[in-house]
Amino acid sequence: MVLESAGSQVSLQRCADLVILSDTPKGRGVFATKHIPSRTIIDVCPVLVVEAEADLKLIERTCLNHYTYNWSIVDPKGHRRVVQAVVFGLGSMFNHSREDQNVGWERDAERGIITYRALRLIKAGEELCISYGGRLTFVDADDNSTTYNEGDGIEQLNQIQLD
Ligand SMILES: C[S@@+](CC[C@H](N)C(=O)[O-])C[C@H]1O[C@@H](n2cnc3c(N)ncnc32)[C@H](O)[C@@H]1O
Repeated sequence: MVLESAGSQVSLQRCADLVILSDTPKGRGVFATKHIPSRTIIDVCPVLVVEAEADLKLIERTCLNHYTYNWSIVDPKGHRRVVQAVVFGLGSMFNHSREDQNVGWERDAERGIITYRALRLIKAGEELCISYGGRLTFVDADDNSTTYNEGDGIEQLNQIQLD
């Protein structure tokens, strides 16, 4: 098939050397089956930006609340707002590591995608983790001293900080 509007295409790419393991201390997680060199693209994930207040309140009351990302937008009046984004693909499967995250992301708001890359060499058997930011709403399995933080309104809406 010949695609005519190549300018609006998003090339997809996912590292093949990955599995999802269940029953880890963090629930399901993404693990490397082979060494993954630094800077390797791990996944290119499309996002669904959720802006409507009614939808945001609904998300807050569902299990989706544990998966959405903060997403900063500028509304038609020029005001910056933080709304939520549902990230499809592995972007919703990465667990949090405060001190040893090995995956970073780059957000392309215009094209509605996030590209995840290896921040360093990831060894076979290692879990791929991102950082959710400083304030978590769950007990961090890596840190026995962390206590549950109910957060303020913003944090309760999401768990993953993009900015
Ligand atoms: C975006 S999901 C990640 C995938 C999730 N583990 C699953 O099984 O679907 C975020 C949830 O994973 C869990 N999680 C992520 N990082 C964690 C960590 N460092 N310690 C404990 N649980 C974690 C928390 O339950 C959190 O709400």
